[in-house]
Amino acid sequence: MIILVINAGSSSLKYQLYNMKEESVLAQGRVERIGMDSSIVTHEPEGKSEVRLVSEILDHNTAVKRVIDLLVHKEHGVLGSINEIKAVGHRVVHGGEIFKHSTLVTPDVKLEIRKLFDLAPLHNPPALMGIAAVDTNMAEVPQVVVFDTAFHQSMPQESFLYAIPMVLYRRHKIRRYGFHGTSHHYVSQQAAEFLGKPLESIKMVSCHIGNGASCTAIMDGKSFDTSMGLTPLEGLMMGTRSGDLDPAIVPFTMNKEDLTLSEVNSMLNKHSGMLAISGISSDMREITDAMQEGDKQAKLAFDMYTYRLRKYIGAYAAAMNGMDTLVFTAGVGENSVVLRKAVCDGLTFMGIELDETRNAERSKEARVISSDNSRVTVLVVPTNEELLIARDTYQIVQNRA
Ligand SMILES: Nc1ncnc2c1ncn2[C@@H]1O[C@H](COP(=O)(O)OP(=O)(O)O)[C@@H](O)[C@H]1O
Ligand SMILES: CC(=O)OP(=O)(O)O
Ligand SMILES: [Mg+2]
Repeated sequence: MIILVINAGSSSLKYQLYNMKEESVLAQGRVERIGMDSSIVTHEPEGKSEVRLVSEILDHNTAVKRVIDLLVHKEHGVLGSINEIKAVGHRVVHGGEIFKHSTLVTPDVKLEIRKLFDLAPLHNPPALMGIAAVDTNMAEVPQVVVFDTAFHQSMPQESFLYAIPMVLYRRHKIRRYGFHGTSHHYVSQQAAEFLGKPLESIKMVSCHIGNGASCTAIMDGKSFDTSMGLTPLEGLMMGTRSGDLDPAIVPFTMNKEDLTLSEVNSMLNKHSGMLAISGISSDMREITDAMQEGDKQAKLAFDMYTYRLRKYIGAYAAAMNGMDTLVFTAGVGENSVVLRKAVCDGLTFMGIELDETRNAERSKEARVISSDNSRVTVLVVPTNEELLIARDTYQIVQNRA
């Protein structure tokens, strides 16, 4: 069965086309700068050369149409006909309390995703647009939605409730949801398999560190606590997001700087984090390069970023009354040797001992980077949210048949 996976962001759309027989990727790519002057489409068909196109793509509907055209393109395509695609799986960031598992798209499901727009204004609207675009362009194909929040629905109340009036939870469902669940779920399974132990027997902290970043405490094979909250703003310091701060800063700053709600929201989501402190970039590569050239603000940004990570790992070790496995994943977690070293070197008190040679190795495979004596096994596990989305889609569509 051939499955198309779509991950729609606010101004981008990433895709992967899978042949589920051997879980191989037939093509992958991304459309960037949707709705802006010149959108960029990068398409990588398996066994053929990469294509890069610049054109005007005003919305996600056109983006999906463009992807379909490329997949069946005479020269750059990998399919004879669009009818070969038997299902489409989508990443949806917010599933609220209603979606505890991946599910088939129905009119009711679309309505529920729309109701959650308030809670994920940057993420859920483009996801629904992606679904609508598939409805328009491939009307008969079943679609499945896979939620970032689903894996974290196992959290107990003491982890997910905020200490604010309960009426706000009852009325508006204000609580911690957590995100990157598909990734935390995938890497925890991969880690357990790699270690040859049942996941249920491992106390793990998984650190998904990309543009967005979150830590999850995994115990009994389930998410026990996670650093993102009602929205993907809470927790770790990120590329452009502040992460944790005193909530009083919001009204105080609005008052002092005469900011509107949307301005303060934009400040915390888009103009904070590494970008704000370094004054250079939100990209870890640029920060570490600048730091190595002696830039003091870049060093401060890096130190704040890694300090917050160590605090969360320590807190989750306490929350679980111990831990035996630490996992790094996503763009920064998989690639930044210096970041992993800075985090692990500050956690020797709990028996973490990094092996510097292992840490410096480059590989696309799951691997151990701690020493043989380390009390906590430290792993780098490449994430693959798209594969998990494809697997869920495959299973749900097959069970339906
Ligand atoms: N070699 C590298 N060293 C350090 N950081 C890297 C490297 N490669 C990628 N990154 C970081 O990974 C981030 C992107 O992570 P990714 O998981 O792809 O993010 P997202 O899925 O949220 O867009 C980039 O912003 C960059 O900071
Ligand atoms: C939920 C979230 O923060 O996602 P991303 O890291 O892709 O921005
Ligand atoms: Mg990501």
